[in-house]
Amino acid sequence: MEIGFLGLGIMGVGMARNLIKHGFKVMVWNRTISKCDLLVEEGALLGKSPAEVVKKCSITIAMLADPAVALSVVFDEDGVLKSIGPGKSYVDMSTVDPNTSCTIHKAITEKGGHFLEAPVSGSKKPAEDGTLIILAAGDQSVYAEVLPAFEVMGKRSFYLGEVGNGAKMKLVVNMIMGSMMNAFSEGLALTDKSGLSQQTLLDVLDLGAIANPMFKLKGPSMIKGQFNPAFPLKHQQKDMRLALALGDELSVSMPVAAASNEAFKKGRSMGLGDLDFSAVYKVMMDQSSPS
Ligand SMILES: NC(=O)C1=CN([C@@H]2O[C@H](COP(=O)(O)OP(=O)(O)OC[C@H]3O[C@@H](n4cnc5c(N)ncnc54)[C@H](OP(=O)(O)O)[C@@H]3O)[C@@H](O)[C@H]2O)C=CC1
Ligand SMILES: O=CCCC(=O)O
Repeated sequence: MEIGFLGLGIMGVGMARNLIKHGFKVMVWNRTISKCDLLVEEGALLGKSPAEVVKKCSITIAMLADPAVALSVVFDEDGVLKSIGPGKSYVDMSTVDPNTSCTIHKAITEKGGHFLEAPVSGSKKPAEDGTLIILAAGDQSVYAEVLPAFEVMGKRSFYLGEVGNGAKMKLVVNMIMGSMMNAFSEGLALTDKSGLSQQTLLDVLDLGAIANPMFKLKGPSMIKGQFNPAFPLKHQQKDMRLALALGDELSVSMPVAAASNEAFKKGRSMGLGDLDFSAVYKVMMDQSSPS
């Protein structure tokens, strides 16, 4: 199967590499073209633009930063829309809001193409290991067509019905995750200011009812002050903002998420946007410094 892949950031590079490793013929494109070099050495073909990739491939996958970028890669000059048409499928795996997904879906289907949204849960390591959780929605024939690719990128795929449902599920998951990270960071800050051992807190948490993979994975590096980006804080804040907009639209009160969004916004204003989202801990530590 010939697959196009647009967007070789933290996630895209691992996902596209898995496709190549499992024998798919892959054509890649990235705005910063140099990021394609390694994958080209590993067997990928290089596309000069999204339009060229879609022209050459029956299925094109995208893994892009945010709604504005997802829209521009489709609608701009030499974008996806230029080459999409009957017999061609577009699968957007970026985390965007349901309205963005619906806008892309409408434009693609109006030209006779097929669309599936498929955001993912899981971060850099699951992208590299092929153990993502895929939240697909849209054209069910595209889901069936792309399933062999999902099987090498992920450990489980869900088909959630109409376009928008994948985006909504993804935003709910990341809203919960972002709020948990805020509570965890406040706990670590309070432990430190109380003169207690943060490592002991991690050990206590890991034995009890709120033990979870995220605290276990992120805790040790957070207490060492290491925030190498797996999931950039700027993207977590984007997801919090989009989840809050969904809550606004549906009149769901979400004060915990709103407070967490403020902390991530503060993190961005402190220049932490490109660090891992666990760097929100620095916001708590900063706010609790004696004046
Ligand atoms: N990192 C994670 O743990 C996870 C991320 N996600 C989601 O997946 C998506 C990608 O995340 P991630 O790989 O971490 O993000 P990165 O920031 O590492 O990569 C973003 C990608 O978008 C491209 N891009 C940015 N701006 C533009 C533009 N103006 N025009 C064209 N391309 C552009 C980048 O290209 P360039 O290289 O040129 O900058 C890059 O390919 C996001 O929606 C994120 O929320 C979902 C699950 C987990
Ligand atoms: O969108 C990013 C999710 C990161 C994760 O699930 O660990």
